[in-house]
Amino acid sequence: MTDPVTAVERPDIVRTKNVSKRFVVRKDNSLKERLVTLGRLGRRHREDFWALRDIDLTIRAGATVGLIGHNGSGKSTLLKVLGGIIDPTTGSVERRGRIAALLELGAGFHPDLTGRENVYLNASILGLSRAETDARLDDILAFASIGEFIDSQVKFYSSGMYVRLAFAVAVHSDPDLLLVDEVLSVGDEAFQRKCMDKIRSFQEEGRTIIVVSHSMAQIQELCDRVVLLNRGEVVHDGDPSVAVRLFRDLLESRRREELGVEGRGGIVEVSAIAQGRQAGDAVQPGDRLVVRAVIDDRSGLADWICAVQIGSELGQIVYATTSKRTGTLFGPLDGRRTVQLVLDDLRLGPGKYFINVSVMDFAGRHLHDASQVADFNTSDDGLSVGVVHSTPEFREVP
Ligand SMILES: Nc1ncnc2c1ncn2[C@@H]1O[C@H](COP(=O)(O)OP(=O)(O)OP(=O)(O)O)[C@@H](O)[C@H]1O
Repeated sequence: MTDPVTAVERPDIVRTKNVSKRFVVRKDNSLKERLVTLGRLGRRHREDFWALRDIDLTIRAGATVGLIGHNGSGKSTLLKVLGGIIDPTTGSVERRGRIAALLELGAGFHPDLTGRENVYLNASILGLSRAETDARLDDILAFASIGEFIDSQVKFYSSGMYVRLAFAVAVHSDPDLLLVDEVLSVGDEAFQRKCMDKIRSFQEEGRTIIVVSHSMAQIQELCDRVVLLNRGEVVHDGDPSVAVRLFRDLLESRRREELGVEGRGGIVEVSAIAQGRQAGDAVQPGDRLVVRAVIDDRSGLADWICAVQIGSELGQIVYATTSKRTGTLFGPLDGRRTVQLVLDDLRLGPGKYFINVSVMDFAGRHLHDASQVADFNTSDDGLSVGVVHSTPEFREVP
């Protein structure tokens, strides 16, 4: 990338080639198993787990890169590998410049030392001399603004105070590359704003930032590039809004997958298709909508209720009914069952709608819930907005 202001080619600050990270996970996690295998921990009791696979990333100076993905997709591991906090199992990482990393809570500070002592310790780890830290101490304290707690041991800090101090030290250590793992969500709102402002001024100064966050709003606000990880692999690297959309799709398909493989059964499959139309076709006003739900449950429960809701994109319920209301009895739950709900003459306004399905017992206890498990679009004649369809006609009357 060429800097738009100086027209100078920006150097790469981090470059990874074929980076993979393996963890060895112990499989014998029950105490009994551990006692039985004590002293002869053979290979069969350990399992290799690849937290990262073949990661090739080149990050130019001045970029703000977001890392997103499911829990366990490898974001923190990648951040630590980029920062040199852990080594990859295979592949190489090259980096240049001074790095400051704000990792999970608890990393970096010594619990028995005071905040002030930790500032000096932490700053020296980040590469500052004592004199440099002396010179910045007032700024660090002002930024953290934790008052007299600076002279208490950090083990007595709240998580918010902890993050305030850690962030203050990191941003005052003059880093070329700042790594931030999910800590921005810990502080109170005022402090979060302060951090965001600081990150913005870092961006203006041309520093490089890599941030892990579960807040899609934060990611879209800050980043000019987003890397989406799935099971340790990069599935998208580029445009933030595309990454966020792909991530939401991934979350949704993962959720459905989990519903399907759930051991104790549940709502396996749901569709909502207008009669005479294909899946994916827009539903027209007056159509007959057929909602089908496949339920897998062998509990033998004699009386059960199926509930179906239609929700708008904003989560507002625009229609809901249950088999109890309609007086329908299905007989005992004894395996895979398919329930069909026919909604005659449905007239919904233009937009996207989601189906929620629940299975309940007659006491109203929810046995299975599947929210936003299917969706459909309705046609848009451009004449109105809102969740109700009607044909408008204006006319002047005497
Ligand atoms: N030290 C370790 N030993 C064994 N497994 C580990 C270790 N560190 C991480 N893992 C595993 O590697 C995988 C990736 O973990 P990582 O913390 O990078 O995920 P993440 O995307 O940051 O998740 P989250 O969103 O939950 O923070 C997880 O399955 C985790 O259990």
